[in-house]
Amino acid sequence: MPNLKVSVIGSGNWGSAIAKIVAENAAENSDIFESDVRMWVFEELVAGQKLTDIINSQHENVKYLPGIKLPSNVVAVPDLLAAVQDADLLVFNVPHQFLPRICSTLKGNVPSTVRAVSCIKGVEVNGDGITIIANYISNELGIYCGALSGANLAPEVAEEKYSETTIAYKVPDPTDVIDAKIIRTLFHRSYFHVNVVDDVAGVSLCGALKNIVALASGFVDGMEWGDNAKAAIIRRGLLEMTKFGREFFPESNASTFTEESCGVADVITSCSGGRNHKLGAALIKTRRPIFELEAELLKGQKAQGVTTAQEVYEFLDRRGKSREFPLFTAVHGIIFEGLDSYALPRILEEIEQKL
Ligand SMILES: NC(=O)c1ccc[n+]([C@@H]2O[C@H](COP(=O)([O-])OP(=O)(O)OC[C@H]3O[C@@H](n4cnc5c(N)ncnc54)[C@H](O)[C@@H]3O)[C@@H](O)[C@H]2O)c1
Ligand SMILES: O=P(O)(O)OC[C@H](O)CO
Repeated sequence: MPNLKVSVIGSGNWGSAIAKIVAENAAENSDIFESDVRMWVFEELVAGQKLTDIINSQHENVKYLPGIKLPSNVVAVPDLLAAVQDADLLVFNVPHQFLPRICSTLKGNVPSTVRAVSCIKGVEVNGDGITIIANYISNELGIYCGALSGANLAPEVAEEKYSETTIAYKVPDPTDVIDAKIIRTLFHRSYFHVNVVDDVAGVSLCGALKNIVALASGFVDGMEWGDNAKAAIIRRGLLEMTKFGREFFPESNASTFTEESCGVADVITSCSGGRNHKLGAALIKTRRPIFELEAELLKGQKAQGVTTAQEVYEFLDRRGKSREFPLFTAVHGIIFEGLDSYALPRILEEIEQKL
């Protein structure tokens, strides 16, 4: 069995937590993987020191995952091409707005035999087209890409508190050394339970769309409407997510949304303790501009629901479908158009007939 080389592209809150998992498994499975796991870091100075130097000397990402020791076989690399050189498997884990630039650097520098897994929760919207991130990576780089998504708040996973995740991986070529079993070996830990499925579209969409629902649940908490109202948002949000999959990605399975960690479970966790939920609540309480709040509350981390709400709304609007997705449309309206959040109950009244 060859020593497979794994590189993680991204080193934020989730990027660092996933690098920790992958490095733990690479070290324990030396018959399959090379022990060192390179992690591409978008270089920046933290208290006058390069973040890569801090990670490689202190084994901690002090800015994006403070208080968590990373295994010493996580090697921070500031140069993107050096980070992926000779890699067999790439794990993409960056806020999705940074991906086009990353892919344009990688284009032509990654052999087609390389395999990838995207841990990114977002979509790529272009004109009236929408692409899941795994397919965007595949199209840009000419390599197969699966998707990992689940009820996975990074700080809890990094502290090794129990969680489940869903990986969609469909071996593209029967002669591939990297199969679903190897993918599971790379990600599964006793505290991080992996279920492998083959619904790449469903897993990817769940991760992207739940962030919009999490913002809506934040609005509900910001308004102090209580837990019953929040449960209603969760239920209707999940139905709207499933409808979106059915309508625009008919190859996705409804059961991925309702039965997998990436679906119902991620909606629940994101609507409780996620960054999008926190930002949604702060928006209602303060009425301050969303990007100003994001910078202040999240200290460099990103709430992907904001860009996703905008992208999904633009996509729906261009297709003349925004009225058929009232919750997604309302979230966009409340963030970007000053729609009064008191309009939400009225909008929810209408949802019932449209789902
Ligand atoms: N944090 C979580 O709990 C969590 C859990 C599951 C999935 N996700 C998803 O994982 C993905 C990555 O999120 P994250 O939490 O690791 O990131 P993050 O929100 O912590 O974002 C910060 C990262 O973006 C990088 N960055 C900033 N400017 C950049 C630029 N111009 N180019 C490239 N990189 C730049 C920073 O260096 C840092 O690594 C997202 O799609 C997110 O939705 C996050
Ligand atoms: O903190 P959020 O809102 O980006 O959510 C994090 C994860 O996606 C939860 O699974």
